Amino acid sequence: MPDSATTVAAPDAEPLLRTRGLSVHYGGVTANADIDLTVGAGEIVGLIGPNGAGKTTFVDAVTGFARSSGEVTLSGRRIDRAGPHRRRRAGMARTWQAGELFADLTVAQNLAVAVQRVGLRAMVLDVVNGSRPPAGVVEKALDVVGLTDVADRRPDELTLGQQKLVGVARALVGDTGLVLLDEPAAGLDTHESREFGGELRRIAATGVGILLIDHDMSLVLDVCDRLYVLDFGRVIAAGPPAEITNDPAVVAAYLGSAEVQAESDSGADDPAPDTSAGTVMTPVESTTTDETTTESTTTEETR
Ligand SMILES: Nc1ncnc2c1ncn2[C@@H]1O[C@H](COP(=O)(O)OP(=O)(O)OP(=O)(O)O)[C@@H](O)[C@H]1O
Repeated sequence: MPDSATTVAAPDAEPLLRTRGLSVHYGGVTANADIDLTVGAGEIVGLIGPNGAGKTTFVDAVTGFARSSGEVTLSGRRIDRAGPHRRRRAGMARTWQAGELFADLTVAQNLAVAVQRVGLRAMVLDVVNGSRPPAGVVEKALDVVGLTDVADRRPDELTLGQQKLVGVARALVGDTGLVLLDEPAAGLDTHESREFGGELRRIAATGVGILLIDHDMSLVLDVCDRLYVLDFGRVIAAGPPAEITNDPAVVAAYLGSAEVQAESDSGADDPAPDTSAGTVMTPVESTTTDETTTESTTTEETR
């Protein structure tokens, strides 16, 4: 990952991530339709939308786990024909919705496992060097998320917020410039979620670009520089949080539009709503077509 905030891209530089016309079809379902999206270095960009809107599919497509059409560039380089491992090596990493940690491993070991390479060359190197990640990469990722002090603890000795940060640190290990976080704060209460948001801002300040998917609107509206809103696989709005929460198309996409509005107003004179469990949109289901779920049969492997 970049060393300092000085690496943050100039406003008109090529963004870290750019998609153009990104589309994903699952049988009769258009899960992503012509998505144009950018994430700059040092920027936190939110991707929100009702359940089934296509958010996870977008992350799958960008990281190479779902077959897609359209363009994906990382710092201006086309990577849309590359498989997941090559994209990971190019500097992008993701977290998964159910990103459980290994309970029997320490925090540092949980990160070390994430850097293990795959393939024949890696096996040979493992035999020669032992199965160790390159020196310093685990320590650096722990430092970025502020978990150096708990490197030797096991996950059940950590708070839930710290456990979530270990998941993020796992994605940051190595030369990661872009992380795509799929509901990284699920299960956190309001206080924990706010602290987690502060850590995300600190990570972005090191120059890492973050794409954040989360249903916790307090978190998303607090930490994101810009938002994209998906509905039925399409971008229906994009812009800074204050604009998005007042966008009629966005409000219409959510049954919980009152909550969105309450959040956008809470910085004003009105008392903040009760967010004891975090403000969570209560969304309309986007899915109206083919409900067939298939296992991930779409992995491109072009390593
Ligand atoms: N592997 C798959 N096979 C078939 N259809 C799929 C597959 N994965 C997702 N879909 C469909 O694609 C659409 C988008 O799903 P996706 O999981 O990307 O939405 P989401 O916005 O991430 O939802 P949530 O907020 O509930 O996680 C849905 O209609 C879903 O049923």
